[in-house]
Amino acid sequence: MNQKQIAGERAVEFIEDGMVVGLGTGSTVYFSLLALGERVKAGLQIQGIPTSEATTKLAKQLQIPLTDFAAQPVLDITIDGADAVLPDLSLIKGGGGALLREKLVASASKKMIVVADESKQVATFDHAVIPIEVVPFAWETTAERIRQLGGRTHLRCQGEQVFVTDNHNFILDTTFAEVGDVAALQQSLKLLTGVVETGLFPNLADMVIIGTTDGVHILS
Ligand SMILES: O=C[C@H](O)[C@H](O)[C@H](O)COP(=O)(O)O
Repeated sequence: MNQKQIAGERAVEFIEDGMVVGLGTGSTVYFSLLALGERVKAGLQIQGIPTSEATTKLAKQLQIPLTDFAAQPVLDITIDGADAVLPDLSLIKGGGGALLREKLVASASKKMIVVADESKQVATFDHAVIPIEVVPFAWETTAERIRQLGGRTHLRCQGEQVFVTDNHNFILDTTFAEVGDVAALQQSLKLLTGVVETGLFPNLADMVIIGTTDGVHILS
C-alpha cells in the first residue's frame, strides 16, 4: 500500500457518526474520501463540507452527503493534505490551488487532521514554495509588494494559461530565502492589499498522519 493511501485511510478512523467533516483536497485526501465513501455506504451518518470544486465532484460521485457553512458554521473535524510540514505542525498548503477554501474550512473546525507521505516532512520553510492567492486586478503590483518583503514570486500557469483558482484568483508561487517566524510572515503577507490568502498554515493542524513504508507515524 502506498504512503498516501495508508495516511489517508487512517485519518478516516477519527470520523464518528453525526460529525460535520471538512473534506480537503489533493492526492492524499483522495484516499480518505474513498474510505469515507465506503463508511458512508456502510451506514455512517456525516455531512461533508468540501474545500474545492474537485473535492465536491468526487464527494458527490462517492455519495458522501454534503452541507455548507450557512447550515453548519462549525465543523467537528477536517482532513486535509499538505505540501510541507514542520515539526511544530506548521504547514504549507495550496500546491493544488485550494488554499483559501482549505483555510476557511480548517479554521472553522474543532480539529484538523493532516495526511501526508514522508516526503512532506521538512526542517524549514526556507526556499520552499509558498502559494499566495492574489486578486487578478493589479497582480503585478501585489507581486512587487511581496518581493519587497523578500519573496521571489512566480505567477502560476497551467500550460500557456494563467492558473485560476476556484475563487477566480491567481496564485503567486513564492519562495523566501529565510522564512523565520511562520506566523509573522503570514501576518505580513496578509497585510498587503491584493493578497487574499497564503498557503502558510501556522497553528491550525492538531494532528499530522505521515504514511511511511513501516506504517503510519502520528505527530500531534
Ligand atoms: O491545494 C491543494 C492542497 O493544499 C493539497 O492538500 C496539498 O497540495 C497536498 O496535496 P497532495 O496530497 O496531493 O500532495
